[in-house]
Amino acid sequence: MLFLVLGRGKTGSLVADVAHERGHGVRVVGEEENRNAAALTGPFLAGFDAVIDFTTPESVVSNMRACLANGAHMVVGTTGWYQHLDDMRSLAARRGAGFLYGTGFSIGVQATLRVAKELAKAAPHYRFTITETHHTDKKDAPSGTALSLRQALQAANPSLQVEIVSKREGDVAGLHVIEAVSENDRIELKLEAFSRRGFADGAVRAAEWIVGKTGVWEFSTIASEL
Ligand SMILES: NC(=O)C1=CN([C@@H]2O[C@H](COP(=O)(O)OP(=O)(O)OC[C@H]3O[C@@H](n4cnc5c(N)ncnc54)[C@H](OP(=O)(O)O)[C@@H]3O)[C@@H](O)[C@H]2O)C=CC1
Ligand SMILES: O=C(O)C1=N[C@H](C(=O)O)C[C@H](O)C1
Repeated sequence: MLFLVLGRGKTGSLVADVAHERGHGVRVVGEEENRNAAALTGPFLAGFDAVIDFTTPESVVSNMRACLANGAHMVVGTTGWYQHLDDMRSLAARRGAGFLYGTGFSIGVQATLRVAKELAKAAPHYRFTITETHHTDKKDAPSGTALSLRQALQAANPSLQVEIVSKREGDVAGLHVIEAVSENDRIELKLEAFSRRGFADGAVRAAEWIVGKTGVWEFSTIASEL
């Protein structure tokens, strides 16, 4: 398959490496060549099986508009743009695009989401806090994964109040800690990404999955199929 990767940053460049390793052709486009989605014309996009976006909360919105309006197959790993989610979902549906988005593409994040739901049911009267720590260049806070974890906890137990604390330190690839505290004890669920490799692997598998499909999916709903 031939993939277009948007973003030459920490994650985008690793996604390109993983795609190569899995036998795909890859073209990477960075900010310089694609300001305001200038590179993403219909004829250019028609040459790719799928587009994978790891850019910024600002750039990803123009990228999604261009790709989805052209009916492309697109995987969006970029976080911090979810106020536009309804618009993007309806654009994708109107134009017959294939649109897959999500916050944490690793197996670790997906497993933690499942365990978090069980914890929310098993400890309904505990006070919950999510602490997320990431590198100092991260543009969005809270992390997309922290928001997904809170959503998972509250889906399992709608009465839970969940505080999110964001920390920015060094080059941390991703640390999420869920704490549940009662008067008697404290439960901790900790997910530490050793590198961005798990995210890149999930993104490439998601791109392989979406080729030829029309519709809109949140990553967690299809992760078990990858
Ligand atoms: N869903 C998941 O599993 C994960 C999500 N993320 C998310 O992915 C995003 C990127 O993270 P990260 O790689 O750390 O960020 P970086 O800052 O390292 O990379 C972002 C890159 O985006 C590029 N860029 C900016 N505007 C455009 C544009 N218009 N077209 C093409 N490229 C553009 C820049 O490229 P250039 O260098 O050419 O200027 C920059 O290098 C963040 O939102 C992060 O939260 C990160 C990891 C996992
Ligand atoms: O910006 C990052 O680095 C990461 N962002 C994603 C998020 O916001 O959830 C996933 C991962 O934690 C790394």
